Amino acid sequence: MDLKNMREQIDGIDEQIVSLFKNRMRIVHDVAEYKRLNNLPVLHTDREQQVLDRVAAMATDPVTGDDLSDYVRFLFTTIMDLSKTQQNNDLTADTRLSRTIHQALEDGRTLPVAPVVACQGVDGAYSSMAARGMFSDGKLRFYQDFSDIFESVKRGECDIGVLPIENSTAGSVNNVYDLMKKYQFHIVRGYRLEVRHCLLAKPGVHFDDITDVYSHTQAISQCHDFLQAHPNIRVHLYSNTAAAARFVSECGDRGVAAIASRECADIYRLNVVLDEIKDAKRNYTRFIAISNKMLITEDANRMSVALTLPHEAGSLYKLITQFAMLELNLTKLESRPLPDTNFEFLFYFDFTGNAANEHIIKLLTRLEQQCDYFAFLGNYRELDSSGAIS
Ligand SMILES: C=C(O[C@@H]1C=C(C(=O)O)C=C[C@H]1O)C(=O)O
Repeated sequence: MDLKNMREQIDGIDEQIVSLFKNRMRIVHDVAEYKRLNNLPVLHTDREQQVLDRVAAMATDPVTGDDLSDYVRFLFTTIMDLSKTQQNNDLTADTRLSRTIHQALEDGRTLPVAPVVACQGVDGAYSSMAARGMFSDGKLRFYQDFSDIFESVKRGECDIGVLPIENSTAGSVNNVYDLMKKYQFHIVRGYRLEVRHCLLAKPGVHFDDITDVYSHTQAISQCHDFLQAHPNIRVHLYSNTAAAARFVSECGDRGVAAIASRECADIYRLNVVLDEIKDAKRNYTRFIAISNKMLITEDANRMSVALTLPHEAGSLYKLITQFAMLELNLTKLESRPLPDTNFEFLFYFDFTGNAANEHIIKLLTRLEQQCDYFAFLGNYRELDSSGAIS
């Protein structure tokens, strides 16, 4: 057996496959044109079934017993997916989404100057640090709940809303993901903040004096090992890390402490009793800035979409293939159960890319046509707390 010779044979066969594939796709172009003239949908499920049954039958050899029918079914499923992708590209009409994206690309592509920025919690909270990192000229306005942030942007009370969406230790902020379905908004910036949790107490208080610690549930879960190593300290949940710091500064009991940022120590005149008490060496939280206007800055390199997929074998795979074909890197996939359904999910995808690429606009338009629910959440740049672009 000669490997070189075998590979030459494979090369020869590949040439035939490519040549036949090109012929097939040429005819598929004509089919798309026929469908456009006769107003027919791209997908024809019965025809696909016939194609699959026919080619699968050809892939079994009654004499040798060789059976490649499963492989051939898979191969032709992929070939027909590509055929539909091409037809959809041929037929992609001028939709409202593609017009809105083109408009956003033509409009002035800069973020608002000196915007009013909605943040959850109180000053010193990580959201406020992210807000200042993204909008150094912004005027911060604080709200109690994440839903208030969406509301304030919707009502036009604030130009921008800042929300945490993911932490590298504790995972996604599910509340925020669930609220995203309820509101219409556009992501205009992303920010990755390095989170450093400190133990803060009143001046003069030593570590051994501390009996109770207050903080937000996420911060507590990120400091789990530290708290477990000190079981005599009672743990209390608080609405927000900075609010916990403020509570400690106002509380008469000197045995209380808060887990919050170093910035909170300055704002609420507390001392840093212990620096860096989180478990993981590096801990980041990702934030998004939302607006009710689609705004795509020139440096945008990340996209977010939300969609539902049919309950069918391979539907997620087929979707991801479409991203892969455009060499778009998926950076996050989150799924959240849809209320009042039988385990149906809403998927959130983040991927790399800039909407100035016409192929991406076509992909988005296609997804909008294919999915029962589809929302283009935005195309934006993600910065990190060092000021660098990630
Ligand atoms: C080419 C067609 O469009 C689609 C693609 C098919 C294919 O590539 O074979 C088959 C059925 C349709 O879902 C067609 O309708 O024949």
